Amino acid sequence: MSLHHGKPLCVSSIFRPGLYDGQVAIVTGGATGIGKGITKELLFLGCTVVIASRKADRLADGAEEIRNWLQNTGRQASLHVLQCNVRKEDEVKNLISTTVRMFGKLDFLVNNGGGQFLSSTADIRLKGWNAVVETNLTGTFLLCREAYNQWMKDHGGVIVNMAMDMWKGYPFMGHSGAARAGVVNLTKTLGVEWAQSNVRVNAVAPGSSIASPTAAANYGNANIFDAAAVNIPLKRTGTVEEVSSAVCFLLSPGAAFITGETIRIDGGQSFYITPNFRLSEDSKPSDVYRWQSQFDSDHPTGTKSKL
Ligand SMILES: CCCCCCCCCCC/C=C/C(=O)SCCNC(=O)CCNC(=O)[C@H](O)C(C)(C)COP(=O)(O)OP(=O)(O)OC[C@H]1O[C@@H](n2cnc3c(N)ncnc32)[C@H](O)[C@@H]1OP(=O)(O)O
Ligand SMILES: NC(=O)C1=CN([C@@H]2O[C@H](COP(=O)(O)OP(=O)(O)OC[C@H]3O[C@@H](n4cnc5c(N)ncnc54)[C@H](OP(=O)(O)O)[C@@H]3O)[C@@H](O)[C@H]2O)C=CC1
Repeated sequence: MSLHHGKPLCVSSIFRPGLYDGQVAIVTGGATGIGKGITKELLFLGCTVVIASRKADRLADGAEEIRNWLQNTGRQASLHVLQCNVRKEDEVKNLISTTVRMFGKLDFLVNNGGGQFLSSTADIRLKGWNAVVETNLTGTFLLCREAYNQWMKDHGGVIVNMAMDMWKGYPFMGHSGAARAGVVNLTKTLGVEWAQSNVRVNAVAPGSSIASPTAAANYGNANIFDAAAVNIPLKRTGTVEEVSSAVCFLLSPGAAFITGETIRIDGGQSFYITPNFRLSEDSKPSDVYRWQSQFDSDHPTGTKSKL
């Protein structure tokens, strides 16, 4: 359930029932947050979905919750779980080959799994930089490459990648901003290179505003996303369903002539202000590097970096 103009809005999908009957999708990070929303909507529309991420307990808990939810909508779930760290090439190869072996094909790949930690760029250690770039950029590349080489090259398919609101740079998330800018560029390249195989490749770029318990836990503050609302022209945070509906559109025949594109899902924020940070009121030209969070609590606990 979501809130729309303060009112509860019950939406299972705006797309027609059965739209994805007989189709097979992989959703990385599909057991939590945005990925869970995408998985639910695809299942609701008849798709077989494989969710994949690093943590077996998260996958099992997420799958149970999703199955219960779907049962309440009166639909049958074809939901499957495979462990995969997208940073590991052998695990990515195995995810694609196992899916194709089990279901005989792979129509859709949603590269949702990813993340980062907050840190001033000067304080990021090489291991941390590599972890974030490998998770978000290299992992996306590996999954796209394997999906294409193992199946989509000869049969077509649709890929949706995950970017973020890094259009004006991303203070305190320099590693992820750089990696996601790479994802946007890779999306354009693959959209062109793979068009000959009828493989469309697009991306979505949510604003820094899609709340879920798992996403918030990463920053040690349950309310961190609420702070974003003041600088969003639509004056509210977004929902996982609002990301999912864009992903489902890009996967659908309604987007058959769209490839290489990245859709912003951010209530207009990226056209307005750099995400989450603004210069302090008293900053002088000489201290432009001193940033102040617009959010009045202390920096989140659970981060090892100094902000
Ligand atoms: C001041 C107020 C600020 C307000 C700002 C608001 C911000 C809102 C954000 C909104 C936009 C974005 C939203 C999202 O993306 S939500 C999704 C959130 N979910 C995740 O990020 C989950 C996935 N993330 C991770 O798993 C990790 O972040 C990571 C990608 C780094 C992978 O972690 P893993 O544990 O697997 O990595 P390794 O053990 O291999 O090594 C990690 C090295 O990385 C460095 N590191 C990791 N965490 C931190 C940290 N918290 N602070 C500093 N450095 C960190 C470190 O070097 C690790 O190695 P060592 O431990 O050996 O030093
Ligand atoms: N929430 C927001 O406002 C925004 C989110 N995003 C991006 O959207 C995506 C989903 O985030 P969200 O749902 O909000 O947050 P979550 O923290 O709930 O989701 C992150 C998911 O990624 C999975 N994951 C992380 N690292 C790996 C890995 N190495 N291999 C496989 N799976 C991995 C996690 O599962 P596990 O731990 O089991 O591996 C988890 O399911 C992420 O890429 C995020 O960065 C982008 C912009 C804004």
